Amino acid sequence: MQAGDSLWCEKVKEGAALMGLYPAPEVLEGLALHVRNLILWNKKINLTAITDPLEVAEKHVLDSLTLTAHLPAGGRVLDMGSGGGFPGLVMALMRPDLDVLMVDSVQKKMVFVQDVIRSLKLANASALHTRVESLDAGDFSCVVSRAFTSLERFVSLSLPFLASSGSIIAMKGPDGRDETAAAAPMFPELAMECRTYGLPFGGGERSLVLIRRREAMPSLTASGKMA
Ligand SMILES: C[S@@+](CC[C@H](N)C(=O)[O-])C[C@H]1O[C@@H](n2cnc3c(N)ncnc32)[C@H](O)[C@@H]1O
Repeated sequence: MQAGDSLWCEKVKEGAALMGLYPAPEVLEGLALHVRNLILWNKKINLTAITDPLEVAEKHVLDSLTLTAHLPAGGRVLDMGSGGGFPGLVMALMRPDLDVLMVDSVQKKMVFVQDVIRSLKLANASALHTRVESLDAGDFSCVVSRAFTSLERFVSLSLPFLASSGSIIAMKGPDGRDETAAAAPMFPELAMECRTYGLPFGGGERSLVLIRRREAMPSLTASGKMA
């Protein structure tokens, strides 16, 4: 821990509790190191437009934490266009049961993420510099992205990586519902559901688009919503 980290961790802890999440102290310390280094490296390379640590806490870290409840229990997760490690690094810290691969086409961003992984000795995270289009197809339980590309393009890019019972999750801004309505007819074999939410300290509205193959959906609830 460094000076200022404990105040920052308290803020993240408070925001997470408002979301019904309770990160362990070592997870909070890992998140603090990630963000401290993000702001430091951002002076040399473009990793984030948001540079105030408390704003980063809400708009990057707590936003990434909204994924927690929707991730599979164990398995491999692919984060496409991970940039400075959002949501991939946050997922890897919060969910040690998952093996997270982060991919980005900008080398210096992946060098940064690799440096954080090394500093935190995170055994369940890796970062690869490549275009998603050049990545060999694989079997992932979940493919996620945040602010990566259009929903239609993201889903098309994700399908070769998706295990048959796996899920795709797109983290979007407030316009997620419109994007979902536009993309859904292109993929009749997929069930898509958009859930909107507010950031815990009033920092804006966001949405998650949850996607599964219809044939792999025994978990639909009576209301037709995904579990
Ligand atoms: C707006 S940034 C979002 C970064 C991060 N997910 C976040 O939420 O902070 C989009 C990222 O996608 C990466 N990207 C764009 N096209 C890509 C591609 N074809 N393959 C891999 N990464 C790509 C960019 O380099 C950039 O870092």
